[in-house]
Amino acid sequence: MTHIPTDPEHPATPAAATPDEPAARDAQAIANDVVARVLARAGTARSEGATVHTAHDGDQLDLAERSALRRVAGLSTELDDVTEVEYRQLRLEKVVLVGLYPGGEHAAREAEVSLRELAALAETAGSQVLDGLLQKRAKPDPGTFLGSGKAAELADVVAATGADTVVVDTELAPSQRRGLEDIVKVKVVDRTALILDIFAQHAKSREGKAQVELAQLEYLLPRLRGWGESMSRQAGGQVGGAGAGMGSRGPGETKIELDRRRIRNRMAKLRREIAAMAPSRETKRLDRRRHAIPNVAIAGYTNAGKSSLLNALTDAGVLVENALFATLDPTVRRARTEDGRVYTLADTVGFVRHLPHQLVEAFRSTLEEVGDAALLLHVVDASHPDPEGQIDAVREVLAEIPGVEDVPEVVVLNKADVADPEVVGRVQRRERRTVVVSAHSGEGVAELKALVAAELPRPAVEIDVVVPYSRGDLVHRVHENGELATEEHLAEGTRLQGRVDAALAAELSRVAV
Ligand SMILES: Nc1nc2c(ncn2[C@@H]2O[C@H](COP(=O)(O)OP(=O)(O)OP(=O)(O)O)[C@@H](O)[C@H]2O)c(=O)[nH]1
Ligand SMILES: [Mg+2]
Repeated sequence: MTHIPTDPEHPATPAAATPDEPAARDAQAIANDVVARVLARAGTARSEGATVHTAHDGDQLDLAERSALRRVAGLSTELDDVTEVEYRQLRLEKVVLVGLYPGGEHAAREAEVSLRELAALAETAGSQVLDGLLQKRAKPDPGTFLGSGKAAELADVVAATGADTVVVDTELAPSQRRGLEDIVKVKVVDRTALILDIFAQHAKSREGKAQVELAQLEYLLPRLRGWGESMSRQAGGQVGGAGAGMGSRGPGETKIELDRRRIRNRMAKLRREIAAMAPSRETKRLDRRRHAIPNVAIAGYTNAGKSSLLNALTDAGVLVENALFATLDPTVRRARTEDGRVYTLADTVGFVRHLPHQLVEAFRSTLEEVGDAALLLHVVDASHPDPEGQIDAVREVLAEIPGVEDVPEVVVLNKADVADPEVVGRVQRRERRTVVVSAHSGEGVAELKALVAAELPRPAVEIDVVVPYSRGDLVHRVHENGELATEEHLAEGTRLQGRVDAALAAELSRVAV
């Protein structure tokens, strides 16, 4: 096994806390804890250090709110639905990470990058990462994920460090999770559960919350079933048999059935709610389209600097945080090109390798907005060790969204202030269209603005009209939505030269003097 110290300032400290506490936890009690081990919080900083705010980041009103939210999060258990309560009760304090790699230097490096990302995810969820272990193994063990010898080694590390949770860098089968828990004697969670938990912590809008809960329940459902099956086996195969009679259904079984039904009902309700919320977004979108306001979508890997860039482009004051998935609710801001054309810029949820498919499904309606953007700014953290891997992971998700293939894409290489120029060059050679920027220093932002302006569709109709002074409203609309070349005040009205969309052109020609 390779030990990866995940935090240079606090290397793993063996025998730090109460080594006998985890061992004392009854394995069966852990296994009985049916509802998924989806975690919670209590924190250390991301690996590259604290969040840095610059003048470009604006007011950051959300930031205080986010911190305030964290502090009281542990109290939010006043929910009717049992599954919700259990999601929130799970606490992750001290974690050990494990991953596998099939061998080969390249795979080892990839696994290490992935494990470091898992550490950042765990810290974003509020836990303290004590240690990270990578095992070279061709295939995960079907019963315990790690091989038995290595699993025993992991159990020693867990006991020595006083960890209360193991996070596995993959999606585990329910039986693997139980198998590993039996050996390490502490809670085991997988990458998917961890990401779902961060989304649950960060969702703010009603729609975002509903989407995340739907994804959590979808994740939970088959895991309940897995447990239910083993309960059935324990009952000696009598369960469900016609002649089995009363009393043959164990209490566990009944509870599972009940939980499952409740979860299904809840999921149906959430789906209806999400569907009912979509129209308001749809209305806004149609509204923009009617006014011919083109939208520029900002997408990219989590922590790439999408929100920072939105702020740099518009002074929007959107939440920027050195945390993964800081932004979950899409933010739309109005912006203007140098020549005065209005457009909107939409910040989106970040992507990550192995983004749980439940989340892609649940967020589909939100992601679909990228599909009818006039331009896609694909933001990349050029200072990351593997920007190409991140680009590919983002494209994998984007490919599932209808219409995206027709949206022109520009790869925005951000964090140029701290990036290795060689890596920047490498990505520039790989990608068709790139622009190098730093949301922090402001480098390249002007160039990016010019590129957006050039790329946006220009209004269709050229005009040269004199609008009577009584129709100031139309002049205003040309200012707002058109591209105005010259404006001149004549005796009979305002002379406007420039371009507007067809609808406005028709109205103007009706009143022109
Ligand atoms: N050095 C440097 N850091 C940057 C730059 N742009 C953003 N950052 C930092 O990167 C971190 C993430 O920035 P965000 O703008 O929150 O990233 P995001 O892509 O919106 O992230 P999510 O919403 O979590 O997906 C923050 O700590 C920023 O301060 C940059 O140009 N240079
Ligand atoms: Mg963001």
